[in-house]
Amino acid sequence: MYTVKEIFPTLQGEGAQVGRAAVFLRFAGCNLWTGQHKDKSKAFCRFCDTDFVGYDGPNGGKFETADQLADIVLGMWNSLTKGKTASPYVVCTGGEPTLQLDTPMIDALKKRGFTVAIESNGTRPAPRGLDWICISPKAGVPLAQREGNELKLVYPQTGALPQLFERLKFEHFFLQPMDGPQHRDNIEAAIRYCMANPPWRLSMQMHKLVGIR
Ligand SMILES: C[S@@+](CC[C@H](N)C(=O)[O-])C[C@H]1O[C@@H](n2cnc3c(N)ncnc32)[C@H](O)[C@@H]1O
Ligand SMILES: Nc1nc2[nH]cc(C(=O)O)c2c(=O)[nH]1
Ligand code: SF4
Ligand SMILES: [Mg+2]
Repeated sequence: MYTVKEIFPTLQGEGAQVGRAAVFLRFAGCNLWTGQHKDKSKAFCRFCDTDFVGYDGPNGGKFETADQLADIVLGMWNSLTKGKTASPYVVCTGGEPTLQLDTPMIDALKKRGFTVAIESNGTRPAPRGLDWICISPKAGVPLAQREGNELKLVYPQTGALPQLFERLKFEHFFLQPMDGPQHRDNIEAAIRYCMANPPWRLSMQMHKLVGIR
């Protein structure tokens, strides 16, 4: 059984795949925050920009089997691309997708032609079979998944300096300015850091800038 908050078509707004058409599969629940406002100031992760509670979003629900869920994702891709032969792309996110995403689910998506990406906080090992692994470490929380395609650090975070991560086995290193009351200051600090430390690149959340999901 998979509990899914929402499924929606959009463009990847972050990281090295920015601008790419994708179906977003947002799993419910996270291991670093309950998702309840009252708990946010005591959570392990306190800056989350996402509602991942329940299964009441667009196309959300409880899905008994991987095939059922993969069929919904494929249907959404086909209505997005009007059946044109474009390589289907799905981004599994949440909440924390590693709490639910397993190899049978990845296989069901790949059987339907999908390239399968994940957005994870890295506290749990990524399941086998993924095509693109994006890890976004959180300060003070041990990192279990220490390799992948991109490391995308929300910046700044006290206790999570970029230097802590830049030796890990990733192809790309991004700083993503923390959205919230200090957004402008955080953008400027991230720009300064990237200009002085070229392995790091700036990841703006493009979808927010252009007003898409
Ligand atoms: C909502 S999370 C879901 C995936 C996973 N739980 C994680 O944290 O990577 C998706 C991405 O948004 C980032 N993010 C969350 N809140 C943010 C904020 N206020 N500003 C910038 N990025 C944020 C996360 O770090 C992560 O890279
Ligand atoms: N367009 C768009 N791109 C994204 N990249 C990562 C996202 C996420 O919430 O995981 C996200 C999202 O919510 N929307
Ligand atoms: S780990 Fe990800 S989903 Fe969980 S609270 Fe933090 S940003 Fe949100
Ligand atoms: Mg998001």
